[in-house]
Amino acid sequence: MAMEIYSNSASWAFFCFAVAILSAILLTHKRGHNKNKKKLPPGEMGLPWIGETMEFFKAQRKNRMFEEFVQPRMAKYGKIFKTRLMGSPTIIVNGAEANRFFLSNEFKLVISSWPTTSVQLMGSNSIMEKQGDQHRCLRGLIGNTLSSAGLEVLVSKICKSVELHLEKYWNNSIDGISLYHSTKVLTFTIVFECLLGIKVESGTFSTFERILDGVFAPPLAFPGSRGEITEEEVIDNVVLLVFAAHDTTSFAVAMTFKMIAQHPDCHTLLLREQIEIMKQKTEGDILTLEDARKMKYTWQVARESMRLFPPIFGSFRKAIVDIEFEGFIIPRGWKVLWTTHGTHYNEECFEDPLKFNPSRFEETIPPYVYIPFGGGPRLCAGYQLAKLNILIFVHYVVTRYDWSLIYPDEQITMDPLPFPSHGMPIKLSLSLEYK
Ligand code: HEM
Repeated sequence: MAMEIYSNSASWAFFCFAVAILSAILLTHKRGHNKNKKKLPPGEMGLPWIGETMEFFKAQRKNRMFEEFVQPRMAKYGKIFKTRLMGSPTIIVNGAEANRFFLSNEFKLVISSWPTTSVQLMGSNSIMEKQGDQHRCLRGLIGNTLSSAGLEVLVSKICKSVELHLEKYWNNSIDGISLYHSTKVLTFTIVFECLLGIKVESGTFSTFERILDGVFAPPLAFPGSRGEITEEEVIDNVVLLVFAAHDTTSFAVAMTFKMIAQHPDCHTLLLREQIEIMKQKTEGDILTLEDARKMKYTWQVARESMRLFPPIFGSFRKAIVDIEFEGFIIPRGWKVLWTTHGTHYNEECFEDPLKFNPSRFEETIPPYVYIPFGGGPRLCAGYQLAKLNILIFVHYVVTRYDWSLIYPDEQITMDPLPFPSHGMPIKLSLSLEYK
């Protein structure tokens, strides 16, 4: 009996010892395994295919994508989180370091990724679809027109377009005018006539507007919808590049005027700068590139307006290899969405970020913090054109007209780019000095 007890407790001790050793081996193995295994960023993938698409679009419609979609998830998961949008597993990244990493690694780790509908309409020959050398070549073509030699000519062309536009649409509009729609027509004309050298015929604008409606349409294959896009339309839509210009610039102009209207001190300073420039001119003179360079405060106002109201929320990339970033893995084929708001609205990047303060641009802003025009190899190709368009338009309007917003608190809608929901109507009259 004693023998039996002894033998049982010996086996029991041996068993416990074996279990302890085995657990230790397994634990060490597991730790080592976890060490090598990188994890996906935290976040919710939601239902298959749909994921969090509905929440994303709902926030987008209200122009509260950052506040209602991104920010609550950042609070829960951090600056980098995963989700699923329109069928694609997606990582949303925020912050200067993420912007630098993903934007500067275009073609090496990621490529730009547009909705299928945009690609169908723009065709595979548009710059957005080109990679590497072909992309560089196309950018070179645009770059030539926007080189400093080209810019001088561009300034005089833009001035003429603006003057003609104001004479045609503004001078007789005593009942007021929609600032947003008017600048859309103007920027459209500027891009076609001043950049591409193509005369805009009546009706061209509305045709392009109609086509643009399809560019960001949700990628749903409605029966028969493919057949509606003719070959001719697809070819024509290579020019859809131009649309990279027209909604964005018009929104930037509209928000600049909104900010000027809401900040009288800023209006005074800006007007002073523009009148100084005007005083140096004799009748019939147009602006020069040198004049545009003197518009330092006006450009600060426009930049600050684009910080608070970036015309582009961010854009999608696709990982072409497995990417490691900040301890997370982003698998090949997944999408990455970088955002402007992630830095523009971050108090670590901009002190008191919700305050409109153009003079913050007197200081140098670190790279990849202020990114309304993107960055890296896909930095906006039309940056110079957009800048001149905004400055010249502001110059003519503030020096020639007395104007005020009809709806000072007009809502902004997004579909998918932001726009003032009533088209920003303004009251206007020729200013006394100009009469
Ligand atoms: C305020 C006005 C504008 C803003 C805020 C803006 C913003 C942007 C942004 C953020 C990108 C990068 C998109 C990405 O990384 O996926 C971009 C690209 C581009 N923009 Fe602009 N843009 C403006 C005006 C213009 C104008 C006037 C043109 C006229 C030609 C233009 C042509 C382009 C082109 C061609 C690209 C693609 C560049 C490439 O893929 O290499 N943009 N723009």
